[in-house]
Amino acid sequence: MTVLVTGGAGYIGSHMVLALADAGRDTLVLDDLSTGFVGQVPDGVPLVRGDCGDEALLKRLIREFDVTAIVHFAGSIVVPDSVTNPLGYYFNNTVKSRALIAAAVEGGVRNFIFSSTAAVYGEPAVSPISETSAMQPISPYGASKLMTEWMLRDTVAAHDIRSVVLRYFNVAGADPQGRSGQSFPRATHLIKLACQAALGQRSHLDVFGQDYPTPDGTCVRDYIHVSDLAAAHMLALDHLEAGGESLTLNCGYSRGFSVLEVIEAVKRVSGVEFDVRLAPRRAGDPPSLVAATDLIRSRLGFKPARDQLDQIVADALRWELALQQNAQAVAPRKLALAI
Ligand SMILES: NC(=O)c1ccc[n+]([C@@H]2O[C@H](COP(=O)([O-])OP(=O)(O)OC[C@H]3O[C@@H](n4cnc5c(N)ncnc54)[C@H](O)[C@@H]3O)[C@@H](O)[C@H]2O)c1
Ligand SMILES: O=c1ccn([C@@H]2O[C@H](COP(=O)(O)OP(=O)(O)O[C@H]3O[C@H](CO)[C@H](O)[C@H](O)[C@H]3O)[C@@H](O)[C@H]2O)c(=O)[nH]1
Repeated sequence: MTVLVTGGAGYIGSHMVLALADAGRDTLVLDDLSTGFVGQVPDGVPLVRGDCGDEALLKRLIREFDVTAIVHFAGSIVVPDSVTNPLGYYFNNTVKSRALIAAAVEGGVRNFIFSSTAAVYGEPAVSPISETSAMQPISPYGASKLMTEWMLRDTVAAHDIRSVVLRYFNVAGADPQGRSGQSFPRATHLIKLACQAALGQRSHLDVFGQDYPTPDGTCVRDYIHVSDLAAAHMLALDHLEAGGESLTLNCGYSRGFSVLEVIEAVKRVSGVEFDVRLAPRRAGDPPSLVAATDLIRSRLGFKPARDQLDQIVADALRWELALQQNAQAVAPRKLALAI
C-alpha cells in the first residue's frame, strides 16, 4: 500500500511527504527535479528521478511498489510564464497528467488526489468563490489545470478509480518544525519575495498594480499555510481509502489579504522596513480570489491549525533565514574550489 507522490521534492509535495512519513505511511516520490530538490525528501523515502508523463516508468513503479494511491503535485506553476509559454504549460500540466491518469487506471490504482488551483475560476463575479462557481480561467496555467480536472472527472465516471481534486488558493509558510519550505531560488510568490526583501536579499519589493477594484487597489488573495494544506491532503486520502466518493474542494480559509496587507505583515513580523515600489500589473492576475470553504470543512472535517497571517509569515521568514544561513555556510567552500 504505497502512496506515490509526484512532485514530492517540490514545495507543497515535500510537506505532504513529511505528513505521510509522520503517519508511518509507505511513500514513493517521483520528481524530475526541475524545480524540486533531493534534500526536500526526508531520509528513508525513496525518490525516483523521472517524468510524471513517462507511462512505461509509471506502470513499472505502480507494479513494483504496490502503489494504491497517487497524489499528483508535479507541474509548472508560474502564472505569467504560462502566458508567454502556453504550450509548455499544456504539455507539462495537461498532457503528462493524462499519461499519469492512464497509468493509474491500467495499474489498478483506485485513489487519486490532484493539485488544482483557484486559477480555474478566472475572475469570479461573486466572492467568496464556491466550488460551483463558473470556471473561466484567464491564464493558460488555469486552463491547463482545468483540462486535467475534466480528464479526471470523465475517467472516474468510466473506470474503477475515485479522485479528490483540491483547488488550492495561495499556498505560503513552511513546515513549523523547519524541515521544509519554499526553496526554489526563482520562486515568484509574494510572501517568499517579501521575506527575502526583509532579510536584505532583495533591494526592494514591487507591488504589481494598485488600480484593481479592491479596497486598497492591490490584489486580494486567500493565503493558506502549507502544513494545513498537507493535513487536508491526508484527510482526502483517508476519505478515499475509506471508500468515500469523488470530490472537488477549495482549499483556503475564506478570508483575503491585499498585497499591501501582506507586506505590512512581513514588516511587522520581521521588524524590518524594506523598500516597496509600485509597478505595473502582472499578466494573468485576477483582482481577488477568496475561497468558500464550507465544503472541505463538512466533507473532510478540515480544521485549520495555522491560519493567522502572522504565523504564516513567521514560518516563511524562519525558512528563508535558514536558507540564507545554509547558503552562507557553503559559500567559502565554493570559493576555495574556484581558486
Ligand atoms: N504554490 C501555490 O500557491 C499553488 C497554488 C495552487 C496550486 N498549486 C499546485 O500545487 C502543485 C505543487 O506546486 P508547488 O508550489 O509545490 O511547486 P514546485 O515547483 O515547488 O513543485 C513542483 C514539483 O514538481 C516537479 N515536476 C515538475 N514537472 C514535473 C514532471 N513533468 N515530472 C516530474 N516532476 C515534475 C518539480 O521538480 C517540483 O519538485 C502544482 O501542481 C501547482 O500547480 C500550487
Ligand atoms: O513581487 C510580487 C509578487 C507578487 N505580487 C502580487 O501578489 C499576489 C500574489 O501573487 P503570487 O505570485 O504569490 O501568487 P498568484 O496569486 O499569482 O498564484 C498562486 O496562486 C494561484 C492560485 O490562486 C496559482 O495556483 C499559482 O500556482 C500560485 O503561484 C498577486 O496579486 C501578485 O501580482 C506582487 O505584487 N509582487
